[in-house]
Amino acid sequence: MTTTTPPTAPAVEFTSASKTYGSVRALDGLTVSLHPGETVALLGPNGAGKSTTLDLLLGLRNPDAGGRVRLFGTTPRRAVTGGRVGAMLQSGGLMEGVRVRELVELACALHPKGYPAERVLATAGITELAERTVGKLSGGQEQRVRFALATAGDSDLIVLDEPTTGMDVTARRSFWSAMRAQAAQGRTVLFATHYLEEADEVADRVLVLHRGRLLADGSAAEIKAMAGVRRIGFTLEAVPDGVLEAQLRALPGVGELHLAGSAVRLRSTDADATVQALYALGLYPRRLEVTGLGLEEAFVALTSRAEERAEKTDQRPAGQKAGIK
Ligand SMILES: Nc1ncnc2c1ncn2[C@@H]1O[C@H](COP(=O)(O)OP(=O)(O)OP(=O)(O)O)[C@@H](O)[C@H]1O
Repeated sequence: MTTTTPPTAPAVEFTSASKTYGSVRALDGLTVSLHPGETVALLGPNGAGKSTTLDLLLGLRNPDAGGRVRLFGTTPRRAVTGGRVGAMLQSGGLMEGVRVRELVELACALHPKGYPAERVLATAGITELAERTVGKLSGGQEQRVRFALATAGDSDLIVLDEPTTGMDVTARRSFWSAMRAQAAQGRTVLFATHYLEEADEVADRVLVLHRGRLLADGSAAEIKAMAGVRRIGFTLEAVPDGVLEAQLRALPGVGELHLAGSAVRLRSTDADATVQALYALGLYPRRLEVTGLGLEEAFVALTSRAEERAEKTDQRPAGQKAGIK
């Protein structure tokens, strides 16, 4: 069998892709490649351009002139009609009057490399919903059916827009374990989410969009480090009031500071310097802990900093390929 796709083609490739709606620049020169087998989380505040990115990727919209989107070395339209992509979007209603089994059977029949419906129902963990009418499902059950439709065939790329919205904790867990199984088979998984703990747990790579631009690109650990802020906690033996707080606030790198009796919690952009200066002042901290930010805090730190910069200059933050942009 011959193929026109080079074996090394990225699963997804955006090159200077922009999308403008009237005066709104929803996506602004996105250049990024995703590789086969990667599980990638797409994060960003409301309106950052996540859904627009997925729309372009699926060929539902075209990028503005000058930009390009390719999937497996071909156009999104061709990749989608060739069955290489399975998608689970927020928008678009499901056929309400049919049974879940009928809907899944239809998706399997339409997929160029469709699986047997029973297998798809089992993989998505919805065998027990098979005879239910689609219109009578709860929000979380409907999401699981959408997931089944996205995995109805042997696709190489699975695209999910906020897949776990409305799911309870158990459904979420089983959803992500099914998703991990998909990734373990070498598929590329791209999901947009507002649940940062899911991105932290599941994704090999995290992309942060802000005002249509790629603000950060790296592993969750790298994104946390990019925020450049660490938490420091300790207790002090004798706490003279007033003076102490002023001294702590004056330590190098210190941002937020909380004092509760002898317990001190603060954030620092230079934890080493903060701790050294603390000792130099003769304030000997006990139970000293220095920890990184969680992904959610790092995300908030990065995006609010970018927002401040953008507001100050009335421009969007400058972009680069990797790291903070
Ligand atoms: N069809 C459209 N017409 C006009 N403006 C649009 C259209 N679609 C999106 N936008 C605008 O483009 C920007 C990016 O929207 P998009 O939906 O891609 O963001 P998002 O990151 O998915 O947001 P959310 O997290 O709220 O879903 C927003 O300012 C939005 O209002």
